[in-house]
Amino acid sequence: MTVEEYLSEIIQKEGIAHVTLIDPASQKPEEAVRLATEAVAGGTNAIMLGGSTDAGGQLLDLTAKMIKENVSVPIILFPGSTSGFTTNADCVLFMSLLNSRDPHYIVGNQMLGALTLYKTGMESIPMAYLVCEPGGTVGWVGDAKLLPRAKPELAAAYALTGKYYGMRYTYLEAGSGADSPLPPEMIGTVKHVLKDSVLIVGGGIRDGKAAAICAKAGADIIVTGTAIEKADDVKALTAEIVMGAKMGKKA
Ligand SMILES: CC(C)=CCC/C(C)=C/CC/C(C)=C/CC/C(C)=C/COP(=O)(O)OP(=O)(O)O
Ligand SMILES: O=P(O)(O)OC[C@@H](O)CO
Ligand SMILES: [Mg+2]
Repeated sequence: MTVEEYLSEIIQKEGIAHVTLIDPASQKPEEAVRLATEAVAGGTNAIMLGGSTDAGGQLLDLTAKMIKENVSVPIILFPGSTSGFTTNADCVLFMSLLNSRDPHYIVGNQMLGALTLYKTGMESIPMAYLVCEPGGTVGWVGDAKLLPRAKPELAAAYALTGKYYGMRYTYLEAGSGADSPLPPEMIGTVKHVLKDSVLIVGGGIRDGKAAAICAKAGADIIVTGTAIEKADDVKALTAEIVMGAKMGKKA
């Protein structure tokens, strides 16, 4: 089964999937393994690996390898450039930051990595990456023309652009560590036009309540990074967020 099929099955059965984002640059591989193991025990469905800036050296390779040896859920790469590639993963989000002002983030980095990806034969999922206010580090690094929170129709227009290009996933991003998650109106407007295409929502989701609001508004996959990296009890917080997301879908 591909990772895409695996996630689709969870979305179909449970209403929503949860993915934990770990930045390989932020901690030692052993600590990343601890976070991943506890998040999986709390019910997360996959581990996403990436960051806006390079991990440097062998950190990404080693972190991915060690997580793979210790957890059973898929490892999905979330690359900020071609240096976000490693063969020790199951799948890569082949993403284009559609609302960037810099062609490197729309198509340039992708071109540089395409032949490498081809040679590995790794699964890839074409994804529209839409960075909204406030955008955080990725908004700055990716030179995004930040999508205004108060103008959901602009985000919907970009999401449709991605869908018409053939992208099967859309990632609505508020930026890592955002003060608050994206507004439900924005998530709802985007999901309305995407229909069956998969909508990922991330940035600033810190508890079960926030996850429930995003889920109810239309998210198919919820991503949490910062809150889990900082949690005293990673398993308990993950379980709360996963439960909140599922309850939000049922509400
Ligand atoms: C090579 C391919 C397929 C794509 C790379 C080119 C693109 C489109 C990059 C998008 C822009 C970018 C810099 C994305 C980084 C995404 C990311 C992993 C963000 C979140 O990482 P965190 O560690 O949560 O937060 P920081 O931004 O603080 O690192
Ligand atoms: O770190 P947080 O705020 O959970 O954001 C996760 C993800 O959307 C960042 O790319
Ligand atoms: Mg980071």
